[in-house]
Amino acid sequence: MTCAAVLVAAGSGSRLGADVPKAFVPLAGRTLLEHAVARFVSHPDVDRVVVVAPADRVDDAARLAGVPAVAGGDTRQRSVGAGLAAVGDARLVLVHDVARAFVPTAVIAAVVAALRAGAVAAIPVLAVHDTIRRVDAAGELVEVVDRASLVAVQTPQGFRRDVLAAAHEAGRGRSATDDAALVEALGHTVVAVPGAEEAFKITRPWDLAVAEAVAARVHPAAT
Ligand SMILES: Nc1ccn([C@@H]2O[C@H](COP(=O)(O)OP(=O)(O)OP(=O)(O)O)[C@@H](O)[C@H]2O)c(=O)n1
Ligand SMILES: C[C@](O)(CO)[C@H](O)COP(=O)(O)O
Repeated sequence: MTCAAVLVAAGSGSRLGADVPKAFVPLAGRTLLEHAVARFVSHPDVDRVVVVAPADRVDDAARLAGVPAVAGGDTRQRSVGAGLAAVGDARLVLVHDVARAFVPTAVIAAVVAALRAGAVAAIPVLAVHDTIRRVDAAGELVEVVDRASLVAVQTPQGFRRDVLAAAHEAGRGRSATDDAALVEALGHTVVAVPGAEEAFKITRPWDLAVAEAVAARVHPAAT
C-alpha cells in the first residue's frame, strides 16, 4: 500500500514571531522544514513526500526539502487540501505539521502500522499531565475537568486517501483544527496510537528554546 506524506509548512508562525515563516526558521544549522522532512524521506514506511509551502516560497521549500512542493492556503485545512491534491495515487496519506519538526520515526511507524492493520484513520495522542479546568466567558474558574478522559492530539495523522479526500470535500466551509475531526464527522472511527513528547508543536518562542535542546540531544553534531 503506497504511503504518501503531506508536510504542511504554509503557516506564518505569528505566535512564534520570527522574521521568516516558521518552517524557514533555522535551528541547529537546518530549517524546521529540513528537520521535519528528514524524518519522512528516510522512513521505510513512507514512499513519497509532498511539502505545502507559503505561496511565495514554494521554490525555496522544494530546494531545501529536496521533494516536490505546492502552494498552501490561508488556513491549515486549505493547505492540507492542496497537499492532498498533489499526492497522486497513494493509498495511504500521512498529514504532518512541519511545526512538529522532531517527531520520532517510531510515531510515524505506529500510525502507518495502524492503517496497514485496517484502520481508516489513526492519530498519535499523549496523556495530559496538568490539572485542567474549564473557565467561563469572563475567565473565571469553573470546574476541574477529569484529565483521565483527555488526551492531546499530535501529528502525523494517517488516513486512507479516499476517506481523507471525501472528508475534506464534505468539510468545505466548516473549519476543523485537525483532519481527524473531519473524517470523524463522516462517521468513520479514528484509532489512537501512542504519541511522543518530542512531537510537540513549536508554536511560541519557548517551544523553540525547547526544540534547541531536543536538537542538541538528537543531533549533537549539528549544534
Ligand atoms: N495556512 C496554514 C496554516 C498552518 N499551516 C501549517 O500547519 C501546521 C500547524 O500550524 P501552526 O504551527 O499552528 O502554524 P501557524 O499557523 O504557522 O502558527 P500561528 O497560528 O502562530 O500563526 C504548521 O506546520 C503550519 O505551517 C499551513 O500549512 N497553512
Ligand atoms: C493538527 C494539530 O497539530 C493537532 O494538535 C493542531 O490542531 C494544529 O493546530 P493549529 O493551531 O490549528 O494549526
